[in-house]
Amino acid sequence: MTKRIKNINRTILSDKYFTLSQVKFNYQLKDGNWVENKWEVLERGNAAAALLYNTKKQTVILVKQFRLPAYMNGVEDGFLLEVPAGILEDDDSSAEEAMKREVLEETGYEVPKLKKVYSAFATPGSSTERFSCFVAEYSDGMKVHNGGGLETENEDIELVEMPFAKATELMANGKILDAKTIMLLQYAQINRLL
Ligand SMILES: Nc1nc2c(ncn2[C@@H]2O[C@H](COP(=O)(O)OP(=O)(O)O[C@H]3O[C@H](CO)[C@@H](O)[C@H](O)[C@@H]3O)[C@@H](O)[C@H]2O)c(=O)[nH]1
Ligand SMILES: [Mg+2]
Repeated sequence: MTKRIKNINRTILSDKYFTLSQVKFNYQLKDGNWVENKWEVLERGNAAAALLYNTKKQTVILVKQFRLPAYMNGVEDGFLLEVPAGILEDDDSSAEEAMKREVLEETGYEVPKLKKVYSAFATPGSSTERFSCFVAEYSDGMKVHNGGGLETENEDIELVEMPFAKATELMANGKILDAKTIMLLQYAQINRLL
C-alpha cells in the first residue's frame, strides 16, 4: 500500500488533561500532486462502552452524569443518560478487562463476560479516540456495591436501571443524546437482545 502522507511534524499546543497537537504534513491529492497541510488533533486515547441488559427483567442499566461539553452545547441542565463508559489507561492491555473495571466502578455490577460488538472512531476529523462497544447480560446477583464512580476522581454518577422499552422510547424522543448509547441501544433492537 502506498501511503499518501509523508513528512509528519507534530507540535504540542496543549498537554494538560488531554493532548492537543498541531500536525504539519505533506498529503498527496487524488490527482497525484503533493500539498502541504496542517491539522489540529485532540489526542484523546481510546475508550470503551458497554450496554448491560437483563433479558428476564427486560431492563438495561444506564448512567446519568453531568457533562460540561454537553451543557456548553445546548443541554439545558447538562446531564446525559449514557451507557457506562470510560477512557482506557495507557497500560490497559485489553479493552474488555478495562471495560469490566469501568462497569464495576460506575455501576457496581461485576459482569463475568462482555461481548465486543463494534470498534469505531468517535469523531475522526478531530480526535484520535477510537472506542470499543460491548454488550453484557447482567443479573441482580452480580451487584457487589453501589457504583457511582470513583470519589477520588470526583465522579458523581447516578445509576438508572430502566425497562428497555423506556430506553428506546427516550431514544426515539431525542432524550438520549450520546452517540455510543444510541449505537448500543439500536444494536440491541436490531439483534433482538431483549
Ligand atoms: N473530560 C475530562 N475529564 C477529566 C478531566 N480531568 C479529570 N478528568 C477525569 O477523567 C475521568 C473520565 O472518566 P471515564 O469514565 O474514564 O471517561 P468518561 O468521561 O465516561 O468518557 C467516556 O464517555 C464520554 C462521553 O460520552 C466520551 O467522550 C469518552 O470518550 C468516553 O467514552 C473522570 O474521572 C474525570 O473526572 C478533564 O479536564 N476533562
Ligand atoms: Mg465514564
